[in-house]
Amino acid sequence: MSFFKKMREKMFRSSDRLSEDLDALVEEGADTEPAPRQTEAEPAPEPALAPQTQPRTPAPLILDTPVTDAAPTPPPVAEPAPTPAADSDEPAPPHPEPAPTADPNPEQRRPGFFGRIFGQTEEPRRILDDAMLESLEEVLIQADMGVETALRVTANIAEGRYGRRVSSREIKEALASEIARILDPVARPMPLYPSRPQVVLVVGVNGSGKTTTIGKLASQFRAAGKSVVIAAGDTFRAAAVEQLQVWGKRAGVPVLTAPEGSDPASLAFDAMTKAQAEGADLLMIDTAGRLQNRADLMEELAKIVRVIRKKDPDAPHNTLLVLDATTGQNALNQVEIFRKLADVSGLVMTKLDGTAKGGVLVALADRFGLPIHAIGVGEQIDDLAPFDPEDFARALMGLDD
Ligand SMILES: Nc1nc2c(ncn2[C@@H]2O[C@H](COP(=O)(O)OP(=O)(O)OP(=O)(O)O)[C@@H](O)[C@H]2O)c(=O)[nH]1
Repeated sequence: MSFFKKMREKMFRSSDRLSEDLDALVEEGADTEPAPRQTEAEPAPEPALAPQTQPRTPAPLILDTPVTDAAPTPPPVAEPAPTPAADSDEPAPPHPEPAPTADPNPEQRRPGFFGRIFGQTEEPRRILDDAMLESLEEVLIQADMGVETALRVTANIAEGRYGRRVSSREIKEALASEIARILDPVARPMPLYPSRPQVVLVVGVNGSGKTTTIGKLASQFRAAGKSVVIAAGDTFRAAAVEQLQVWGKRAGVPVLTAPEGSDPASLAFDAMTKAQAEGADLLMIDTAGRLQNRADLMEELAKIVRVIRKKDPDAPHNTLLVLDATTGQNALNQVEIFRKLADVSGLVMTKLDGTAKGGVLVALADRFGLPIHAIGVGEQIDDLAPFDPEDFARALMGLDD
């Protein structure tokens, strides 16, 4: 199974809900009349799916300096189709699928997949009218895409399709490409700079996944040959420090700590001194996420920034905001708040595995346009993936191929 197939499965165990809602929406309003042949009215037949059916090479999470946009990915290598062993005991399938050949008459490509299975002549289709658009908006809002974004997305897919009879598959394809279009400009790997150390300040509310993300990133940087130092800047919570030490060990990266309750800025300064002395490539600084007292937190973050700037006026080079996807629309408020507390340069969205709230990422991209560097898809060290807009959009729509 390809890496992306696995990731899609992990990413949206429950995105089936959105997919099922879209199927139901079309089926509910489907006309029962046999379909008249739609030549001009119908949108182009199924878009070519070939690129998605191929295993795709993930975009790199880590870029080498100098920073470049979208590093080229090598062409995908198709997995060879399994061939039955000559001496296999398996009985031959009763109707072996003939090898695919060029369709001589695409106009008569009916019945479709569902038709073949259920003996129908056509998959359900529904006229894309105001009622359907309204239902579509509701489905997207339920998937946490936010009202504004849901309205814009539905308006855009209505263009050129309004009044036509559409299938669920066509709607999903149209939504996926519209969503990918919104996400494309924000899908950016974390930039690497020549500064040594490159200072990465990691902010976010408690429990959003900061510690886990730092551990996963440190492991990926190490695997890319970078030397990394971590500073456990949430000095007020012993458990947070211990957790970071566990992740440091897993990633094979030293974790600098300070006595409980001591000044995080002083730890950051010491960590900066050590990282500079050792010639480390990266210094990742964990921070507290107590939003209960915003003024304190703002002062704490500002002080960390002030002291590390004494060592390097350009630091921090990245300020990553870690967001928990399961909080849905709350993530939007968190971006608003943390943008006031710190100069957020990019986002990492965690816990996208097994949540039906992945749509919030589309709302985030649409509203803030902040780069999304990576997504967390599990609790293991390797469960941090580059953010691929097309894969994400298709997974969100339950399109697996
Ligand atoms: N399923 C899943 N769980 C995650 C992911 N990222 C983090 N978690 C879990 O979320 C919980 C909180 O993660 P932490 O990394 O401790 O969060 P934090 O922001 O550092 O929280 P504090 O230590 O309380 O400040 C842990 O149980 C993690 O295992 C993810 O991508 N998927």
